[in-house]
Order: sequence, then structure tokens, then C-alpha cells
Amino acid sequence: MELKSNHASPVLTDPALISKSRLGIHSRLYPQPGAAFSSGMYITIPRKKPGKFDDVRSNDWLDAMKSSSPPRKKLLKDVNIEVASDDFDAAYCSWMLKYPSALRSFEQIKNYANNKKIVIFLDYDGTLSPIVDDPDRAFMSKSMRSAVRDVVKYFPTAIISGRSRDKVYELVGLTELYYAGSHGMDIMGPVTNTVPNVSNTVPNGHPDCMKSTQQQGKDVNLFQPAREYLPMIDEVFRTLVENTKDIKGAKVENHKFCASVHYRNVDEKNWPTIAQCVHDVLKDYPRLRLTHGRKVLEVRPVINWDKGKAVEFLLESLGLSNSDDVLPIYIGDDRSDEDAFKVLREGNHGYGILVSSVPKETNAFYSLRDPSEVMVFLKSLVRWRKKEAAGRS
Ligand SMILES: O=P(O)(O)OC[C@H]1O[C@H](O[C@H]2O[C@H](CO)[C@@H](O)[C@H](O)[C@H]2O)[C@H](O)[C@@H](O)[C@@H]1O
Repeated sequence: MELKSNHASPVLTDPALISKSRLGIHSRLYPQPGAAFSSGMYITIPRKKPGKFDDVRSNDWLDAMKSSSPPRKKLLKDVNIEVASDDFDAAYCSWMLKYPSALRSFEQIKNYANNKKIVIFLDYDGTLSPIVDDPDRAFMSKSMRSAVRDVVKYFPTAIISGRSRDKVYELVGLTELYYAGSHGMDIMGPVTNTVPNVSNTVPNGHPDCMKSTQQQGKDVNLFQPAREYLPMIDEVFRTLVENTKDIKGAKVENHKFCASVHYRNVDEKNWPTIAQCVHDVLKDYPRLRLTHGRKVLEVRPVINWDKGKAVEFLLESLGLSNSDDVLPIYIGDDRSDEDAFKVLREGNHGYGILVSSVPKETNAFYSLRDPSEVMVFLKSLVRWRKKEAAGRS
């Protein structure tokens, strides 16, 4: 792990990104100019060149695994500095000069958002629910659910998660918002009649986009750009379950268009074993790639689609893209959320807010420490919008 020296404070660089680039398994794929859309009506999702997998011991998989979601104490040991807790707090405060707290900057955000239509995008794990050892018990608190329910009353809102869409819907339990599961590869969005005329538009007529009716009778659009990978993911999931069954603490989840291999509860001495196991399985699937999340290895299709693309897709579906009157706000804690932060930053359109209690490199603009601060921020947005609405009437 490296310390980035041109920062005002020690900021952990992400060995996962370094290792992924060496292995050719970048979290952001290579868009092929001109290939993204074959016509005004259809997009072609470009396939990235398959990555080459080396032996895990000779590459940085393990570094990446060790650095993902480190506990505070471990983090200090990893960077090899004897830092007292006070010093760590100082480092965090210093980092916050670059990524200010969205709570302390609320006035500034409000001023910028004034008269704009705010669209809220929320990640789930680590953002709406705290990180816990058992992924099946990552529940959202009642107060968080109520805060999100209020947000939905005032702002178009979508949850974009690495989990399957069904699972995240089950955990959130609110019907009034949009859901994107499998890192954005399974989107349930609004039905729109928008005629596509810009390169990032995905029309209703796209073969991966289908009209469907929700249980509540509402018409929605389902967009699943990795549909063809369904059987492959299912097969890989079953193989991963079988091959990791003797590794104590390992857990594999099937998220329909991607799969997760958790090692949070695996003894660190067995991390090379689990890494090797995933590596050996993926060797036979050049159309799949691997990304690193918080103590989780994520197996995904090699397509140019991620949470950033999902944000663009949803904004377009809502008829809210390319407008100066729209302010998208994306709140997330993980590496996969960086794709969305990057879209907002590069488009100079909206704010990414990173949820982190440790300094991290990010494409976000603002920060929040943990899900409890996320809740305060969401409530503040609602309070402000309510007051504004009352003032107008
Ligand atoms: O995009 P997200 O909604 O943040 O989903 C990313 C991963 O979240 C879950 O794993 C993470 O949270 C678990 C529960 O707190 C934790 O035990 C695990 O270590 C974290 O990585 C989910 O289980 C994964 O499948 C998602 O990929």
C-alpha cells in the first residue's frame, strides 16, 4: 500500500486499482469510440478484451484483498506508520479539506441546488445499512427506511446496488423508487417515450429493455444488458460454491448477473486459498472479470456497463439528463460507486458523496462518515425542500 505524497494528508491509494490494471481487469472498461451505438435505436455493449489471470501469488490480488475495507487499526499497521488515534483523526480532517463533509457543506449544496431538480442515487451496503459480518443480516434501520421514504416524496430516487435487484428490494422494502441490481446490470426504471438522440441514450426499443408490470400494477422498464450471461453466472456461482465449500467462513452469493465471493469471515491465512480458488475458476471464463469490493471478490460479465452507466440510463429514462436544472446526487461507499462518481464529476453534473470513515482516493466531491451521517443528510434535504415548498404556498 502506498501513501500518496501530493495530498495534504496521508491518503491510501488503492492497490486493487493497480493490481487490476496489471491484470487487465479494470473496474472501468474500455469504451470503444463509435462502437457504443450501432444505430439511433440500438446500443451494442462492447465487450472488453478478456483479462489474463496470473497466479494469485505473483500478482496483487492479495494486496487488494488486504486493503479492502480495513479496520482502522489494521489500516494504520498496513501503511507502516505509528499513528496515534489523534493523528489519525488529524489525517481524516485534513482529507476532509479535499472532500468536505456534505453535512458541513449543506448550505453550499443548498445554494447550488436552489431551483434545481434534485435526483437521488443511493448505494445500499455501507451507505443505507452498516457493514456487518453476515451479508444476509445487513438490514436497514427503521429510521433509515423512513428517511428514504421521505426522500422519495420530494425527489426522484433510485437505489443502485451490487446485490440482485430482488434482494435489495426485499431489504429496502419501499415501492416508490427505482432499483438497479447487479451493479446496474438489472434496472427497473420508469417507462419513457424519450426518442434517443444522444450517444448515452438507451431507447425502449433496445432488445435488452422490456416493458413490465410491477406487482403494484405500475408499468416499468426493465433493462438487463447482461442477459446473455445469466446461465454463465449461474454455472460459475455453482462452481464457486462447490470449490470454496471447505474454506471456513467463505460465502458465495448469486446476484443474477454477477456473483460475490465473501472472505470477511475467512481467516486471513486462508485468503491466498480463496483467491487461488476464484482465480482458477475464472481462468475458464474469459468473458467474466473480477473486481474488488469490501472484503468481497465480485465476478462480473465483461461488458461496458457499471453503476455510472446505470446513473446515465436512469437520468435519461426520467427525462432528466443534459439539463442544467437537474442536480444528481449519488451517495456510496465502495469502489463500484466510483464509476458513478466519475460520471458525475466528468460530466460536471451533480455531486458524488463518498461514505467513508477513513481517508480514501475518490472521484466524489463530498464525504460522509457512515450511514448515520447519510441519514442526517437525507433528512436535511427533505427538511429544506419541505420548507421551500411551504414558502411557495
Ligand atoms: O453495491 P452495494 O449495495 O454496496 O453492494 C456491494 C456488496 O455488498 C454486500 O457486501 C458488503 O456488505 C456485507 C454486509 O454488510 C458485508 O458482510 C460484506 O463484507 C461487504 O462486502 C453484498 O453482500 C455483496 O454481494 C455486494 O457485492
